[in-house]
Amino acid sequence: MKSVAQEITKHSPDSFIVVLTNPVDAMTYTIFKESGFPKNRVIGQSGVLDTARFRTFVAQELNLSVKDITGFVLGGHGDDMVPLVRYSYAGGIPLETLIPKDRLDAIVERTRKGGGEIVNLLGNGSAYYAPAASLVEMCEAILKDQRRVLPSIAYLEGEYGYEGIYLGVPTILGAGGIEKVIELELTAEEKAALDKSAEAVRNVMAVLA
Ligand SMILES: O=C(O)C[C@H](O)C(=O)O
Repeated sequence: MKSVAQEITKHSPDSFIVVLTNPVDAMTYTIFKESGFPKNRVIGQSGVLDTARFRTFVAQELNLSVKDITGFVLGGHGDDMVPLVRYSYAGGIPLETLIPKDRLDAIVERTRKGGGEIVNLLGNGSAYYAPAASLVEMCEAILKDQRRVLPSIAYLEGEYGYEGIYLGVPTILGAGGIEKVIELELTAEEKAALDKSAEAVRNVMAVLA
């Protein structure tokens, strides 16, 4: 990753980098450090993919079009990621009023393990179609200045109470890359889950350092 960052800096100093390599949160941090690029131009992809999986499982549960399901998955790309059920809707109707808690808990758990489920089904290798489609969605938002509200792995400097870490959070993606990190109000339980996820990311960052 170090040499990749160095080559990008040398040949495309004005580019945006969207990282899609596991462990993706820590890898995005590595690219940020090695490239010397500003934080708005170094972005990681995981939340769009994890949210797409969450939305798919909800759509299957309710037998509705996935187009009408919205949600956010925050935190690191791993088993501790935080699908924010409280901010998730089907056609504007809160999911918590449509799906019993035990079924929602099962969907959250399946989302967290979604990457592993695909890897097991494939037998070897890694998911490729959905991660690539997620990457395209993010790049399109930047290249076409769409100002989309999408979850990105963003560098945090105080947002959500974290400092010096790349973590999945809701962002506005436009011509400036990450133009804003959107801070949602979290319950104590949601914040505790995000803290656990951030801790897991910091542990991986420490291994890569
Ligand atoms: O490659 C993997 O381990 C899975 C990947 O992170 C995914 O979520 O599809």
